[in-house]
Amino acid sequence: MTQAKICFIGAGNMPRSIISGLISNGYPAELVHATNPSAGKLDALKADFGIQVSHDNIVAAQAADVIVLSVKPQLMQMVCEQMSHLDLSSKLMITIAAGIPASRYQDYFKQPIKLVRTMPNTPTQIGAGMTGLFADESISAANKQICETLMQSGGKTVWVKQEDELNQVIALAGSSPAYFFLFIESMIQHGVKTGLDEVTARELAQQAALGAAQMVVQNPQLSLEELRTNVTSKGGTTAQAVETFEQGNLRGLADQAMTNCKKRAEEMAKTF
Ligand SMILES: NC(=O)C1=CN([C@@H]2O[C@H](COP(=O)(O)OP(=O)(O)OC[C@H]3O[C@@H](n4cnc5c(N)ncnc54)[C@H](O)[C@@H]3O)[C@@H](O)[C@H]2O)C=CC1
Ligand SMILES: O=C(O)[C@@H]1CCC=N1
Repeated sequence: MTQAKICFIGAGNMPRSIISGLISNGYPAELVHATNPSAGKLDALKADFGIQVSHDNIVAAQAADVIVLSVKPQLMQMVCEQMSHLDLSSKLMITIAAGIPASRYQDYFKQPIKLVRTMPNTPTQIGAGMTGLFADESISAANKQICETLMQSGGKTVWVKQEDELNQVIALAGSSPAYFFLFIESMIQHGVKTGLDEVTARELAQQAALGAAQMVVQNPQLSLEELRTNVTSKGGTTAQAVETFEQGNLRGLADQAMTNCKKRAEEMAKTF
């Protein structure tokens, strides 16, 4: 793995997070290549991480051992088809795209390929990522290990047995940082509306979120309900807030949001 040349085709937000994790873990920058049509994005990647950059997907893919397909699902077919004249038989392909089934890539590339599907999330950028991985039985243990090591440079990984479980990974981990950002954003908005300055409101909300998440992680023996109950004094302030969330059916809303998240992944699987 330490000698593998890794190329990110379409280096936007998510690859940036993975590259950040890789480089801060000591992966040699000269072995990491990123492509993007945007000169600004490439300049920033080069300046921040010292990696190789270019506009040319084909040349970059040709030189790589591991190709991380990172464009938006809508562009995936076009980008893969542009590379389909290359002999890809020796390459390990990793896709981070939501929705698109593994089998579809063989059609895009017009040849058999070795492909692992992954679903990372942006906290990978700070080593706190969570990535789901899926490989069928044709992928060797050595290639699975390469993929796992790559993704573990940014956090935790979990292999799923069935490909459609990746949609669960999207709902629970790939998309979910946005749910928490929205919640913290709403808390800050309340703080500001009621007279705090934004910096103070953010400091209060973010530290509470961080502390709560760390308590969940560090107390696996306690249920979430117990952790919540420990904050909630009978007849006290928290009870009023929690009751308001329950009356507003926060649980039902979370359920609906995650169902819709998965539905969109299923639609994307049919569309792209
Ligand atoms: N952002 C996230 O939290 C996550 C994203 N993903 C997946 O990662 C993929 C990328 O998402 P983001 O990084 O968020 O999107 P993004 O929009 O930040 O990055 C995509 C990049 O592809 C570039 N691009 C466009 N056409 C190209 C071409 N022909 N060749 C090379 N590059 C091209 C764009 O300039 C853009 O910078 C998507 O497939 C998404 O499903 C997966 C997990 C989490
Ligand atoms: O919103 C999206 O489609 C991608 C996949 C998971 C996070 N971002």
